[in-house]
Amino acid sequence: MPEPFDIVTPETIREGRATDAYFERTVETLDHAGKNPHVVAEVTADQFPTASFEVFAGIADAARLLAGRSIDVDALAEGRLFDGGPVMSIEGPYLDFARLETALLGFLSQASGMATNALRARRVAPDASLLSFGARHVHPSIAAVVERSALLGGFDGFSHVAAGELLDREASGTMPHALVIAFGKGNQEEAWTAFDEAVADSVPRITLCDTYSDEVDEVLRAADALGENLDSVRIDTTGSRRGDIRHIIREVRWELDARGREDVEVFVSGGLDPDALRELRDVAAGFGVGGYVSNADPVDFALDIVAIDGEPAAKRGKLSGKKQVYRTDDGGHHVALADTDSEGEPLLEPLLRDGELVREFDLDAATDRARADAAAVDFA
Ligand SMILES: O=P(O)(O)OC[C@H]1O[C@H](OP(=O)(O)OP(=O)(O)O)[C@H](O)[C@@H]1O
Repeated sequence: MPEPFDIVTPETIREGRATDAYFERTVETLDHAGKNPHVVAEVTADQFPTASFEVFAGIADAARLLAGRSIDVDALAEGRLFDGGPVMSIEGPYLDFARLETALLGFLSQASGMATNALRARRVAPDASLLSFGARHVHPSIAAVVERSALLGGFDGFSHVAAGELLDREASGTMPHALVIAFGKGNQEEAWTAFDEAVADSVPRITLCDTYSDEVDEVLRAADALGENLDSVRIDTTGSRRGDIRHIIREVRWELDARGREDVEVFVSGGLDPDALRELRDVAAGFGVGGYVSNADPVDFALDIVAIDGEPAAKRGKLSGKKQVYRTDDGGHHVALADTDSEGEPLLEPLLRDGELVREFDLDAATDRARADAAAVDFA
């Protein structure tokens, strides 16, 4: 039997054992006291709208966690932008979901942070091809969360193979420096040509052109070696050699064009964030973005009880009572008690009814929603 990895299993999460110890003690104590109040609990990052928007993600996993319990759950649609007020509300006997809080917040917090940064990158480079390269920066058990969040934010694809299997999308990518080095220094042509011969016709021929020598030199050698087969070149110049990367990319573009190779696209990777994308978006066709998405700060969600046995109740600093969040036609948001009339489109929609899932998930629709919301509100 191989040694297990330090990974909490899906079964453990589903059973509610992926929890903080104090929830186990809470359950023990309430059981001991014969109490199981009917509560409303809400997930929020900010009590009031802040006009600083983030993308709601992780909801599909959250629904899988909460399903099958005697609870009703309302939540924002996946991909919706929010800036305050509840993103989810859970109603039912507290003991049915008390021990799920830790995993629930984890599902929502990290995915929402990553999807938010992915959308920021997409907004800065609306016409570029964007691939997610950040799986290497996170624990492998959450690679699919990274890639799904990147897609949700508007990325075109991602590099992680197993995530592709889970998400039913094919992983894409270029070639690593390791491949070029494996053919020996000075033999870049051999590496590029062997790649061209070896991989399926459907794989784009994108040669990595920065391993041993000047980028322009390697790009022109790749164009010679692969001829018409060459689709793109990837420039991943290491940080210590970057200098003026925009100038380098423009020079690569110029020299390709000067040889009639306008068809060869330039793809850039390595430490890219929105500032770098802004600087390069008019001179490169595509980008590989890793850490900016995968290492995004999680959204600071909390779960709080806001009503107990039909009466408003909350800890100080939190607003009591079951709420609804509304968006008005001008992109404004406001929060109001759920049982009052209010202007605008209500954003919290049914997710579970008595533990049954009453919503379908469609990642493309969620992406469209995020991009449309970002255009409608002041998202930066
Ligand atoms: O910097 P990030 O945005 O997080 O992007 C992730 C990585 O993707 C590229 O690596 P590459 O595929 O070139 O790796 P290699 O040097 O191992 O071949 C880039 O140089 C980063 O190390």
